[in-house]
Order: sequence, then structure tokens, then C-alpha cells
Amino acid sequence: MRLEAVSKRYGRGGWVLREVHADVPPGTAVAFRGGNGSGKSTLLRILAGVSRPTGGTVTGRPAVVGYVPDRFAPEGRMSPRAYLTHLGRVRGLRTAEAAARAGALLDRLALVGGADAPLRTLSKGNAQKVALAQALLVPPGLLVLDEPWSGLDVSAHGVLAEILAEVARAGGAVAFTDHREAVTAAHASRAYTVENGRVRPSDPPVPRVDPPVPGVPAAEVVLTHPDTGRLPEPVDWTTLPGVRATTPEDGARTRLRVERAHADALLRTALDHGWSVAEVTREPAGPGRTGGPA
Ligand SMILES: Nc1ncnc2c1ncn2[C@@H]1O[C@H](COP(=O)(O)OP(=O)(O)OP(=O)(O)O)[C@@H](O)[C@H]1O
Repeated sequence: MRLEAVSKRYGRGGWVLREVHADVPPGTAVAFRGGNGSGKSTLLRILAGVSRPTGGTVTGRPAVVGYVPDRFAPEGRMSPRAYLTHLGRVRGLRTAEAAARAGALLDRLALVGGADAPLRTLSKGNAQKVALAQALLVPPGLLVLDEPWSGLDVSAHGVLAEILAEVARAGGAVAFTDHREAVTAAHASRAYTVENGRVRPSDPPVPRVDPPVPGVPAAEVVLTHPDTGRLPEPVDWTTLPGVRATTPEDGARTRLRVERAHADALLRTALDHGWSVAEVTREPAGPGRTGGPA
């Protein structure tokens, strides 16, 4: 999917998006990051086809689009299960198929205690799970998610990451917003920065390398996604104590250099967030691998 010179203003207001060029190719997860009010939600609504651009062209939108809006506050007495079954029928599924799909998605997202309660009584996190489920009732060729992690509990974070990867693996395009660098780096293979209505490609994640500290022993740690196929949660390694260098090798593998005194804590954090430890190598105290003599 491609946006060319897309601009948007609401009524006679100022321009919210100006001359936006962006590609969201099949099989790819693309992140749009930017501050509050920068125009991210407007851009996603145009991608999803729920809002029309004032100028420019949008081409290549797949037939089936799943859209998770930034706010989803369902009303009414219908239960999530009945609501999703109904939406599944609207999208062309037979009743039994729609009910099975709705149940499977609600189980996977662990809508604890909420599947048969009235929609209007749902907590923010459970409403977000229903928003996700409705976008996935029919496998989408394009999945558009506006701040999808907001309100979700930690176990749902992992499930959401799995879902993004599955849609992309099946050849679907994924576009999402988030303002956290660690999240976009972990889940997107392409990223754009949205600022004052302008959109530019973001640089790939930059490896952080601090100079070695003479006399402080370090360890090199390689973390990977586990063999179970379950995706780990994103962690901003640079904020952990003692981490001196991070080098994302690809989406599934990260190399870190950490002071040895902080290595156990780093490994614990990695394991707690679902990462697998592939290698730990002790480095000699002193200059480390990249430096000269202290
Ligand atoms: N329906 C609308 N009518 C008028 N102005 C709007 C409308 N929707 C958004 N805007 C304006 O467009 C600008 C960009 O809003 P948008 O919601 O796209 O930003 P955002 O980057 O998603 O922000 P946030 O991170 O806070 O959700 C804001 O100034 C907002 O007030």
C-alpha cells in the first residue's frame, strides 16, 4: 500500500498532514511514531480507509482491512461474544464460523470474566481486547492499529506481538502507532516519524556503544526469541544499569555488553520478559573488545 503526497485538513482548519509519502508493503509491519497531536491517528484512519485525504492518492489497499481505533468504548447490553459473532456475520462468515472465531479470539486474548458481560461494563483493557478481536475476525490483508498496547496487560502484550507477526507472515501488511522507541524497534521492520503533519522515514535502530571502562569486567550477552515461537516483550535495554552497548542484529536477536556486576540482573529481566539467552561470554577486565589498552 502506498500514500503519495497525502494531505489532510478537517474542514477549514489547519493542515494536519502535509504531502505524506509512505509505503506499507505486504508482509511488513510498519510503525508510525510521533508525539501527541502530530497526526498519527489521522494518518492511520486514512490508511484504513475510514477517513478520506483532502489531497494526494492512496493505492493498493487490500480488500480486507482490520482497524483498531485509538478509542473503543462500546455501549449496550450485548456481550462481547454476541457482538463479535454479529460482526463476523456482517463480514460474511456463517453464524457457526463467526461464533467459533469470536470464541477463539476471546480465549486467546484472555478476556477474563468479560466474554458474556454487557459491553458497556468492560474495563479499558478488556474493551481493547474486543477492539483487537473485531479487527481479526476475518484474516486482514491490512491490519491498522492505533496505540494497540495501551491498556493491555502484560500477557496480552505477548499475544498482540504474536498476532502482528502472524499477520505479516501470512502476507498481510501491518501499520501501527506507538510513541515508545523500544516497541517500534521490536515489532516493526520499517518506521516513520510523524512530526507536525510531516512524515519521514526513521533511521534504523542505532546501536549504542559506550566506551569501555578501564578495570570494570564486562560480559557479552546474546538474547534471542525463544524456540517456542512465542514473541518476547520489548525491553529498552539501554535503560538497564550497567548496559554499555546494544546491537540489535535483527528483529529476533540482540547483542548486549553489560558490566559483570549487573549481568545477573540483566539476564533475569530478559528471562522475565520472555527472551531466551543464547550466549554469555566473559570479557577480560579493562579495555573490552573494541578499545585499546587502558
Ligand atoms: N475529527 C477531527 N476534527 C478536527 N480536528 C481533528 C480531528 N481529528 C484530529 N484532529 C486534529 O488533528 C490533529 C492531529 O490529531 P491526531 O489525533 O491525528 O494526532 P495523534 O498524533 O494521533 O495524537 P495522539 O498521540 O494524542 O493520539 C490535532 O490537532 C487534532 O486536534
